[in-house]
Amino acid sequence: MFEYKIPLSLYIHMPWCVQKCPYCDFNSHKMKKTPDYSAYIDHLINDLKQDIMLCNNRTIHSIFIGGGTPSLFSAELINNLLINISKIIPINHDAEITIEANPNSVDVERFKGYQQAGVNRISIGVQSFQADKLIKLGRVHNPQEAIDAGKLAHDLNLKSFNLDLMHGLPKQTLDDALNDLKQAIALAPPHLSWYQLTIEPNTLFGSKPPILPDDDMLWDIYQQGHQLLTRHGYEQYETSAYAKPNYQCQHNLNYWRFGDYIGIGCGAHGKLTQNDGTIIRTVKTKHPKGYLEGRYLEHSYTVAKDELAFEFFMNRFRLFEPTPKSEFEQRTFLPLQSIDKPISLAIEKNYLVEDNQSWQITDHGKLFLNSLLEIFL
Ligand SMILES: C[S@@+](CC[C@H](N)C(=O)[O-])C[C@H]1O[C@@H](n2cnc3c(N)ncnc32)[C@H](O)[C@@H]1O
Ligand SMILES: C[S@@+](CC[C@H](N)C(=O)[O-])C[C@H]1O[C@@H](n2cnc3c(N)ncnc32)[C@H](O)[C@@H]1O
Ligand code: SF4
Repeated sequence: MFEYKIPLSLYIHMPWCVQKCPYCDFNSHKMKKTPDYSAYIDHLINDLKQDIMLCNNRTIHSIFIGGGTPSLFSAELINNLLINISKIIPINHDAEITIEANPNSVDVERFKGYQQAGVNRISIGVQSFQADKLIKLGRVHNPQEAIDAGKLAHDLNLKSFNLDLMHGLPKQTLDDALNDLKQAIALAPPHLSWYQLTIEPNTLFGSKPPILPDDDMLWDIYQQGHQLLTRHGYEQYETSAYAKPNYQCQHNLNYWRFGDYIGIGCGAHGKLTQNDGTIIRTVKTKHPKGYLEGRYLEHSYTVAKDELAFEFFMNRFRLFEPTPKSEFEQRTFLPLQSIDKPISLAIEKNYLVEDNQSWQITDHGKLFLNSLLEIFL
């Protein structure tokens, strides 16, 4: 039988939030009344059943329950969800299973319940530990709730936990940003996501942009924040992702290494390689209304062969680790010779260096990432 070497992950999207944050461009919807969470779980399972024929008897290597605010779902429902998934497709015994949680929707019992259901990694959306910043960001939690949620995640002794923090916030000084990081480090998360706030067009901040720190300040925050994290043993493995050694998020790594993933739930994306090497991408219905009427798949398409190298490197070069050449052949089904020319050009321009086994993006290549990627188009 054809043996897959490409790991398969599962992404599950939970589309509701208590309130829509003014900077957020994710597919999240403010709840008007309490949604029928249980019906949504049933739909997720039906959605998965429809995707399964694209998965060719494979097993699940990681699960990410993201949102929106997945922690609005009770532990019982998450337990039902994971049990029903495992009846459809086997979940590897050592699979990383993450759930995203907002600090205001967590309590000890709920966290323990998630853990009992099989969740072994919790990602908490802290954003900042300063009250004025949280208000400006439209968050529904306060600093103490963020600290309490971090402590709770720590004390559960999960496989790992993550805190999401943002920097470059309105009126943020260098000290504000570093104090946020110091507070996060004090909670000892094995993984820290540290995002620079971006103003997205289709958001409240997009139509009424707040005044952000100037470029010099943003650079100082990034430089000094990066040094602080590094001094405390966090390694940067992607622009916004830091982890203690061996605690990188397996789910994110699989995306960026051009692995496969099933995407179920509102607006979820999937990428599924077939036996003959074709890559099918799936996009699910974005709005809960249509999704809850049973229309899951919005569209799917096959990635054109001449776009595969570009897509591979676009994901791969987000990571700071070297790219094994064997992975290119294995994940695109293309021979190495097919990219001889663009690779030579990228090396000539000092965007890349190579040895027999791998390619490594240079600092110059990181600065000119778009120009580097264009070579593969
Ligand atoms: C899907 S959201 C997180 C989950 C959860 N709903 C929460 O907000 O706590 C993932 C993370 O992306 C980051 N994020 C969202 N919008 C952003 C933006 N415009 N700029 C930078 N980071 C952003 C936030 O740190 C957020 O926690
Ligand atoms: C940005 S990461 C969140 C990082 C987080 N702070 C952590 O380490 O836990 C969320 C993961 O969910 C995936 N994801 C988010 N939205 C998705 C969607 N609509 N369809 C498929 N995957 C999605 C991302 O690609 C990524 O692997
Ligand atoms: S809680 Fe998270 S997903 Fe929901 S609107 Fe805010 S940032 Fe977006």
